[in-house]
Amino acid sequence: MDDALTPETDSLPLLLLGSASPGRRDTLERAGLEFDVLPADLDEEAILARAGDLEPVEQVLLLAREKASAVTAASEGGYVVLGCDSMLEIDGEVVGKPHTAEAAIERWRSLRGRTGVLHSGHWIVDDRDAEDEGTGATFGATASCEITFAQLSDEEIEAYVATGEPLEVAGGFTIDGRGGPFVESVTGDPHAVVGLSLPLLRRLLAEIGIGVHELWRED
Ligand SMILES: Nc1nc2c(ncn2[C@H]2C[C@H](O)[C@@H](COP(=O)(O)OP(=O)(O)OP(=O)(O)O)O2)c(=O)[nH]1
Repeated sequence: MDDALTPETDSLPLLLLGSASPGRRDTLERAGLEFDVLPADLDEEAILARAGDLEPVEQVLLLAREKASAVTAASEGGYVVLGCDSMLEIDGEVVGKPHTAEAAIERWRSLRGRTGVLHSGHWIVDDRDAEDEGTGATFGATASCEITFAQLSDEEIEAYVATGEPLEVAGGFTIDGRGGPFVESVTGDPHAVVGLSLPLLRRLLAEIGIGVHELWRED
């Protein structure tokens, strides 16, 4: 993990994004939010193995909670910490990142023309000090989107996988990158597909008395 961080001394309740995800970071930046970043470095497979048989929604919520907890411990306190995790569920099977071109090609051959559900878990740890109205609360929720994939040709699959983009994203696709043409429809909050649901974040922050507008940067 990077060196421990501490929030600015100003009054803004500074959000700490416990994620290495460029998509999540870009989502918060485009929404005008001020935040710090401190990725968690966890063995996600080991955590899930220890947890036993969980539903996909439970898996992403558990990993989001573990990430938020680890990042809270690594910072020097005073933040509202957000951990997230995303996975694609298709035919009852949970799929994460393909990691290899072969796996991505095989993934797309099974995805094309079909509908899956992208689950994104979100977990908040309110680690603000008491004088900053910190509540010590720790809680989360999952946002799920139904995704229908286009009927890609083998040539399109090979061309998309050759870009490298699908290899390190949940499900092996993006809606806001080169994968955009291959996603026919999304139900629910599209930000949740990228990995961080902004309306859900607004509701979670409201639980601890923070208006999302209070986190806006002064551009
Ligand atoms: N930009 C973009 N990224 C996506 C999309 N779908 C999935 N992703 C990315 C977001 C996350 O970086 C990644 C999901 O994997 P994880 O939830 O394990 O997060 P990741 O390992 O990237 O970072 P983290 O564990 O939070 O440090 O896939 C999309 O449609 N657009």
